[in-house]
Amino acid sequence: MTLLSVQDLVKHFPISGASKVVKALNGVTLGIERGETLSLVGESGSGKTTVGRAVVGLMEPTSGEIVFDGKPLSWQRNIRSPELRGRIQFVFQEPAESFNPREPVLRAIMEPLRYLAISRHDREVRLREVLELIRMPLALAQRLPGDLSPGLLQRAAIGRAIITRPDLVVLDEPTSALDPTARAEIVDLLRNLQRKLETAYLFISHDLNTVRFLSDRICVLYLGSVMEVGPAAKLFNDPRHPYSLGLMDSVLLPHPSLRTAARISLSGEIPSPVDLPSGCPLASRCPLVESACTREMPASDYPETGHRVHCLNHHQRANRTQGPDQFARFRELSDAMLRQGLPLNEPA
Ligand SMILES: Nc1ncnc2c1ncn2[C@@H]1O[C@H](COP(=O)(O)OP(=O)(O)OP(=O)(O)O)[C@@H](O)[C@H]1O
Repeated sequence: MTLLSVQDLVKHFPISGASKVVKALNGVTLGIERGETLSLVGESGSGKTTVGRAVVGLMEPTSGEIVFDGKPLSWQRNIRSPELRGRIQFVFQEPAESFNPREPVLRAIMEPLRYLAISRHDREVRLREVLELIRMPLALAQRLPGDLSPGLLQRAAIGRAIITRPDLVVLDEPTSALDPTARAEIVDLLRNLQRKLETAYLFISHDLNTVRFLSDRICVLYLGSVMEVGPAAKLFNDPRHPYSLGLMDSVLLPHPSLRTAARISLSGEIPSPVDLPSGCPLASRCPLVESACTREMPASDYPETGHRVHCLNHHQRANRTQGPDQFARFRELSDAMLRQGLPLNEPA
């Protein structure tokens, strides 16, 4: 059975003193299986953190449903219950901000155990287990957060998240505040922990290189809508949505300045989440746009294979069995799209 199912999630943030709202999520549907990693990727403002916060009960959605282990989560009724807090844990970007600077790290690691009815002895056993899993000596855990490097603190935050043996951990940009060495260590740790504990991860990240190492499946968000979701290998090797193509290609370009330029070249004007156009939110930036794209948000293609592509153009073309190779055409158009923003003197 699917561990977590998010159905048609909508979140509109009111703007104080105005009648309009920020449309952060506009009908997000995704699922996470037991023990797998689903990565949420997309540009800044696409709604990744808002999905994560809704799943851990830190933000009440405007509408939609979140079903965890077969039971609907209700913000009013059960999402903040001790049982669910133990089963769904989270790790945020800034390790230093999630620790009390005046308390030993150890106390913070043990804090979620208060959601569980276990004896003092068992708490001690759990702590020792977790310290071993995160490879942190007790003496280090007894120090204050300010004595630990960001990498060590993030390890402690991961220890705190797994101490209740959760089924799901939401990781929101857990490596982006770290230097490359610490980042690699955290990625390695997360992979090892998942192998041992079979915990599922909802991994939120801008960093597609890290995403590539950790993901079983990837969900691409843009302006609060799912563009494409499918197996990681599929998304990296053969993405189908023009937006995924641009995003994935940007990470494959070798030159750092090209990488940045590639991401920027996806733009045109990004619509405001306050005044979203009807239809596909990418329409104003998409090289494949057709008039129908501005009228409706396309239903998904290939749902039976676990691969969904919300692109009307692609959907129509997929139904025509003959014709030129679709991927080649998308690729060609994407290349053109990527080139748009590049200065002429950059190496191609
Ligand atoms: N509390 C809030 N009040 C108003 N608008 C908000 C609030 N939180 C988020 N938003 C808006 O919702 C949209 C989605 O934000 P969110 O933080 O989920 O995106 P994100 O993809 O995680 O971005 P980033 O990668 O920069 O963290 C953005 O337009 C953001 O400005």
